Amino acid sequence: MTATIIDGKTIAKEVRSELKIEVAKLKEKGLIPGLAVVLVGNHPASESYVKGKIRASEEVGINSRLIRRESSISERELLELIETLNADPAIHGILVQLPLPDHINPDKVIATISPAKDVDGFTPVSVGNMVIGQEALLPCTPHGIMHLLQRSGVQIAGKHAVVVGRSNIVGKPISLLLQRADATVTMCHSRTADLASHTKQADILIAAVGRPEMLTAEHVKPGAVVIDVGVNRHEGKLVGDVKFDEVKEIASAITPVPGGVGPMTIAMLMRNTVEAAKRIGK
Ligand SMILES: NC(=O)C1=CN([C@@H]2O[C@H](COP(=O)(O)OP(=O)(O)OC[C@H]3O[C@@H](n4cnc5c(N)ncnc54)[C@H](OP(=O)(O)O)[C@@H]3O)[C@@H](O)[C@H]2O)C=CC1
Ligand SMILES: Nc1nc(=O)c2c([nH]1)NC[C@@H]1CN(c3ccc(C(=O)N[C@@H](CCC(=O)O)C(=O)O)cc3)C=[N+]21
Repeated sequence: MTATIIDGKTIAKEVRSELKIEVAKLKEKGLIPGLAVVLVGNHPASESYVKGKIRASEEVGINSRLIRRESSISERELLELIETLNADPAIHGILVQLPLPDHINPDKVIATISPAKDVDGFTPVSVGNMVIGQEALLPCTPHGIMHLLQRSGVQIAGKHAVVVGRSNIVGKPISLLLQRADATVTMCHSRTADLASHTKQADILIAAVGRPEMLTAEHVKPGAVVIDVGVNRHEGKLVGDVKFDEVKEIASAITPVPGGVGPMTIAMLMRNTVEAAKRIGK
């Protein structure tokens, strides 16, 4: 049996169309959601992701502002820029594209973003609220994955979810959201002994490793739902963390790369920006 392909590109488009209608209504009331995207240096992958974010903002009707700074910017200057954006009433969302140059401490930069404008859901306040189940802007990639699962009709409650990767931006928060949706969750990482023995038990397998096509058919239980978060440039093309051609033959559903989780991440950023604008108001 070949797996159903979970079409993130199409689902993300639906989310953006819904948001476009919502933004038009907010505009009638005089509220225009504003997003500031801060890009330090000219990391090629970041350039491409940032372009996607600006394009999506235009489509939805969000006022986006791309703020570029040289990689030589000091940490203090960057923190000052964020303070200025925190105080700017036209800006409801602030995103600082990662990674940052080595001389800048990303934790310090993130912690300076006002939690009300934290559309990435990365600040300690947002993370804390998410952990204790209080209202918070959720990090975009895990939020997007939950949407994909829900809109594809995947049952989560009572299922065994295995997450490979434990980063702050993907692995850790998706584990938490799945657990909150009543899955039983196993978290794996680079020190996990016998990875396949864990992943083979997954009803829902989340791959967030950053290693091209690392997870193969040998890691997957027949009938599993496989979500591939990886975006790796490998031998001139874009591939996930999952060996797609092989795994699609045994999984019941799978996300492709590109066209799976990536577009959903951007759609959730749009959603968080609209949400932040509504909460902050005019
Ligand atoms: N589609 C999207 O919207 C997004 C895609 N991504 C992509 O997702 C992938 C992961 O990103 P991110 O979480 O930021 O990456 P990180 O590098 O921050 O984290 C990778 C995680 O994978 C674990 N890991 C590394 N090697 C192995 C291994 N051999 N076996 C098991 N676990 C391993 C690491 O373990 P340890 O903690 O022990 O080091 C770590 O927890 C990347 O390809 C990235 O480009 C990221 C964000 C958004
Ligand atoms: N502050 C911050 N917030 C982030 O959300 C953030 C970040 N920094 N740094 C890097 C990661 C990575 N990330 C992606 C977003 C979209 C795609 C995406 O749309 N990918 C397309 C392909 C894009 C292409 O062709 O290059 C797809 O999978 O179909 C991928 C990766 C967000 N990140």
